[in-house]
Amino acid sequence: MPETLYIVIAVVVVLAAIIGLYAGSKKRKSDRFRLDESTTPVITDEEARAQDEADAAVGTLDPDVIEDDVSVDEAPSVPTLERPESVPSRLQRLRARLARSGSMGKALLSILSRGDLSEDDWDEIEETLLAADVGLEASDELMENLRTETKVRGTTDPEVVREILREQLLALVNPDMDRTLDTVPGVGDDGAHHPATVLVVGVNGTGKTTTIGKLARVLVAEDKTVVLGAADTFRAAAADQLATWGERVGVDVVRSDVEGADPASVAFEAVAEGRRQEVDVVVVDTAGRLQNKAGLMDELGKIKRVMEKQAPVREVLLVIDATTGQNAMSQAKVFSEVVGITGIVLTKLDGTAKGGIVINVQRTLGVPVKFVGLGEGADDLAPFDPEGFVEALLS
Ligand SMILES: Nc1nc2c(ncn2[C@@H]2O[C@H](COP(=O)(O)OP(=O)(O)OP(=O)(O)O)[C@@H](O)[C@H]2O)c(=O)[nH]1
Repeated sequence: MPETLYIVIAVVVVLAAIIGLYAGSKKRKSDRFRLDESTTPVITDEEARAQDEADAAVGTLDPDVIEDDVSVDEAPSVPTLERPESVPSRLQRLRARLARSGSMGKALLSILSRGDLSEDDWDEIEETLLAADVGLEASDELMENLRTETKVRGTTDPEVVREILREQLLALVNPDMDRTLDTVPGVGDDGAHHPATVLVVGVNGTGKTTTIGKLARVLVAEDKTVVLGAADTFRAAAADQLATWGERVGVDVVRSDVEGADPASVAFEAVAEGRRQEVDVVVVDTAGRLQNKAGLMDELGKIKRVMEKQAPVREVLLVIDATTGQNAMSQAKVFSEVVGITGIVLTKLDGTAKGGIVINVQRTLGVPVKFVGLGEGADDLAPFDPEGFVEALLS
């Protein structure tokens, strides 16, 4: 009888020790990374064990980079989720704002309608194009084509002139470029779920974090599931900002609680979380301070390499502030040299008459503008549509 009692006591002690160790390891994990969850997770023991196994497998990929695991914080109470505006409706609504950025189109129309243009008129056309940031090369090409077309058709009929200008501007904006954002998840060679991953880069202040919040809303409006990664660990508030965006639409945000934490680790954990949750898309924010090209290359290169250990990076979006003109163009060149850009997001197009930068940046980088930011409102981001843009310029 006493032996049985000893055995029972021994089993209880061993069980208590195991539970204590498990709880301790969970706490250590949460010291470093945090998953801001927007909904209350219900995880069974079996799922938790499977997750731990998956974590362990992922952790073996690169022990030098992965310093710890993601853990799930106590979930906040379920907020009232917002339903983001549908994509077609936002395009309709933002058209008027797009038109404001297009005073160039109207100015060109009025000069071209004078008919029988003098060299002074052509100089005026050139000045208008350059002032709208179309860029020298594209301006020359447009003027050449306009000269030929207006001569061939030999008319000052406003409708015909408008049509000529519409055709020529559209050709420059290039409607044939593929502007879709790759958001279709896949399956890796090992049979694991691979979310479509999107890395967002750009100089601070261009609107990266805001754009990622808005982009999450575009994706949610299209019924995609999303995880965000707050790898801008340079500015502490950026992670809070992203968490607020995520909470509003039910999107989880992976972040670090350690100030100045390794951004690559956060990016890695975000994709790992996207794999675990089997979401469609993971979008990762970065700091992108332009201290120098080598530093930027190191940081972004490392983030991208580390993300790719989990799933291929499908899109690298460069965020550019449309109001910053030539400065924006030189930033764009540096970023495209250090990391392969697949698309451009032009922000603050509502606050500028320099809509011509769309043409300039696409030609310089050979990469399409995929989204435009047209205001500070939560749904003021729209997929870029060349026809709609040119119509807005001329309306
Ligand atoms: N008018 C207007 N403002 C915008 C747009 N996009 C972003 N902004 C504003 O630009 C400011 C900077 O945006 P952030 O998202 O904090 O910029 P960031 O690039 O993430 O900056 P860092 O985190 O410092 O790297 C904010 O006040 C945004 O509201 C836009 O399309 N139109």
